[in-house]
Amino acid sequence: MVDRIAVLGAGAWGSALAKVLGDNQHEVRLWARDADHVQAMVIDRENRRHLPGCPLPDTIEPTADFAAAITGSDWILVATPSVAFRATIRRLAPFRPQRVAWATKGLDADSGGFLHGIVEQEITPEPQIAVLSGPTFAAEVGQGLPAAMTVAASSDDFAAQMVDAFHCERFRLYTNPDMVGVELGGAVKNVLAVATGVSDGMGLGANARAALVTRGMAEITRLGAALGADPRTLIGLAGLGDLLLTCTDDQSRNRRFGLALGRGAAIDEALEVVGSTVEGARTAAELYSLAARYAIEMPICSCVYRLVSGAIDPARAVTELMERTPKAEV
Ligand SMILES: NC(=O)C1=CN([C@@H]2O[C@H](COP(=O)(O)OP(=O)(O)OC[C@H]3O[C@@H](n4cnc5c(N)ncnc54)[C@H](OP(=O)(O)O)[C@@H]3O)[C@@H](O)[C@H]2O)C=CC1
Ligand SMILES: O=C(CO)COP(=O)(O)O
Repeated sequence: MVDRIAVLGAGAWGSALAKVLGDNQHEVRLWARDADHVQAMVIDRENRRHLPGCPLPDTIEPTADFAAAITGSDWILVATPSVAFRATIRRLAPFRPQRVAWATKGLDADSGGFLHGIVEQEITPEPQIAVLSGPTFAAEVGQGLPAAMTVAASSDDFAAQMVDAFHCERFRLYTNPDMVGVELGGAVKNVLAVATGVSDGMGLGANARAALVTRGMAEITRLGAALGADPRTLIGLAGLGDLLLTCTDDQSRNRRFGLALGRGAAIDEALEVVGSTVEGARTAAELYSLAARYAIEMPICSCVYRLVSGAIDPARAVTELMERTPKAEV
């Protein structure tokens, strides 16, 4: 069956996902806020600003007209950065969409809560919802390299629709009922990728990197337990899978941001070096308040928060982490 899908946000990720859907012969409207950017995509049949080198199939119609993108769509896929998520959902609400999915990774910039909470608060009647997450760099997906993701949806029917829409020989979706676990993994791994980037930027070595990834996983697990996430989700694609990808490969913008900080760049300079969305820089603060609310110890994530808010420098972060009182591993 051919679905009509509105993809909201024509960054690297919205464009790569639109391309998978369009290559699967679905009718995709790819909305971007900037009319000049849309015009360029229409002429180039490519998103040269955010996903160069990945031709857009004819099934994708770039548009700057929000209402035209939404009207008549079977489902919506939001792929903006988290900072724009609430505003996008608010804009969507008057259209009373019945099925809303998102591929955004992060937390609510206002409350530090989960993105599904924003959809539940802002759209009435409550639509069926789904989150798509996992270890997937947009450039590789755009080039058609194999990848696998997890989808957590509020109904089996919507989950099945998303699996059907994306499934092809190079893109595999697993379903998972655990929306909290899927969202948590995608948000926290960005903060931990900043930490490993800092460590590698300072030249602290492979041992330190492995320790950060492993103890970072312990932090995700602790918070996940307090929030009711399934531990199996946290060692799945949307948890450990994405943590490994983002902490170890320089395609990650969060890791590159950390690398620049570790090499001595100021925060603004490091953001400029990356020149694209760095979710972890913002999520660090939201995660700090979420962990505090549940009284969960997350020393690595807390250090990243204090680093990106300018309270400490990388050398101080290392000292603080290493000089903590010895404790049992589990
Ligand atoms: N890139 C990746 O590999 C992956 C990204 N993700 C997640 O996807 C989300 C989007 O990231 P990505 O596409 O990479 O980001 P990009 O930096 O590539 O693009 C950001 C996009 O969001 C748009 N945008 C920025 N602010 C607003 C706003 N206030 N309202 C509407 N649109 C806005 C930008 O528009 P403009 O061009 O006009 O500035 C641009 O189209 C993030 O949460 C990220 O973590 C998830 C998996 C993989
Ligand atoms: O989420 C991603 C890969 O799964 C992309 O990571 P970055 O945002 O760090 O580039």
